[in-house]
Amino acid sequence: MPVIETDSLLADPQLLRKAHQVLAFLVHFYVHSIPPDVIFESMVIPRPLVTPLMAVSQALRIAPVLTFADTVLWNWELVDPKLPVTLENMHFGRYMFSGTEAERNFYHGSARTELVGAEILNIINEYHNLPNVTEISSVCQINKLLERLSLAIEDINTSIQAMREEVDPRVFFWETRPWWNGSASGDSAPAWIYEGVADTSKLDLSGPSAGQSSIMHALDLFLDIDHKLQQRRYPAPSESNKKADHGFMERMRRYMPGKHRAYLEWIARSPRPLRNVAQETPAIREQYNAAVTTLRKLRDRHMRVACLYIVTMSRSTRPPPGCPMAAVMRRMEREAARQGPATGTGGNELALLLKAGRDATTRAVLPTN
Ligand code: HEM
Repeated sequence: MPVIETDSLLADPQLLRKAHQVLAFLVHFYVHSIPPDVIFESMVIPRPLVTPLMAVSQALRIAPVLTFADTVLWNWELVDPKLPVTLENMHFGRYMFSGTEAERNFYHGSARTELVGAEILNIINEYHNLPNVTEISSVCQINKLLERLSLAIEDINTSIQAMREEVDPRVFFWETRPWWNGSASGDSAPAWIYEGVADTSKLDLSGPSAGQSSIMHALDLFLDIDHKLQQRRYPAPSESNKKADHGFMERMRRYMPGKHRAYLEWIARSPRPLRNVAQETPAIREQYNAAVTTLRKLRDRHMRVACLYIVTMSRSTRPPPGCPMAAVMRRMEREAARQGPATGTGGNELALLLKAGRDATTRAVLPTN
């Protein structure tokens, strides 16, 4: 295939996003469709895919690999273009790997969370637009915002729970998830080499994860959840907390579109960090703690779902594949077996990672006396 030029796309963000999505899907199709009897030390991705993908990724300031944005945020179209953007008027899974309902519903359920997120962004903006945070009227308003925040987090919780009904765990684990694997995802999975790129090992190539959802990061930053264990908080991190990958969430931000990352940096630089304000203002501490506790419950629920979909399924047997995908499926099965303990995207030990996130959330709760 020829190496196509991308300069003509640079002025149009919509075309850039489309190009990233198509090229990233093609890279994952390419890698995971290599026949099972061909063993590679490393996986060379050819220039016609790599050169344009690198260029559009640089323009969007996003990782040059399949991301949450490609699979969820940009992976829908309006059923009726004359009607507004609502869940009912959106068709998900424009691009898919397995073409299964499990895959489509995973994208759909994740996008539902992002739509709830719009309310969360409004709340964050309303908070920052308050004229001050100390007057009694502002205290009442902050409490109302925090009440709304708790409700929105509960909606996300309900949405994740609903995925249990919508996404078949076996199909998800065996037929969908392997397509998302990025470079070196698993101890002995081959590292990818991007042809024509000086040092591929410096690129972010771990593949998509809902850990790249900008909404969840916005929530964490607004409530000041300390994933990196930089603050002295109570209860002290457990031994297993200390062993977890504390850089995961920060790394996941590099897989977001640059503009989303910029928004998160803006929240992080807030001149009135909510947790500090709650610390200094007893009248809002209770509502702040309620929002943090709701987020902790969400992480508890998410952990149970992730364990069912990944840990439990990794011990199940794969349903028999139909032709013509049998060879590809055998290869994926072999890779899954090689991966050892259930890992998340990028080779994290799943249970450690998710528990550490849950416990970091618990530690944000402020003492009330
Ligand atoms: C069937 C549904 C789901 C499964 C099986 C699942 C699985 C996982 C797994 C395995 C991880 C570990 C890191 C990785 O491999 O990427 C993870 C992390 C994460 N997921 Fe999910 N997930 C699901 C739904 C969602 C949804 C709907 C959201 C919300 C947008 C979400 C948000 C997150 C976040 C924020 C993390 C980072 C760790 C944390 O914040 O605790 N997940 N998930």
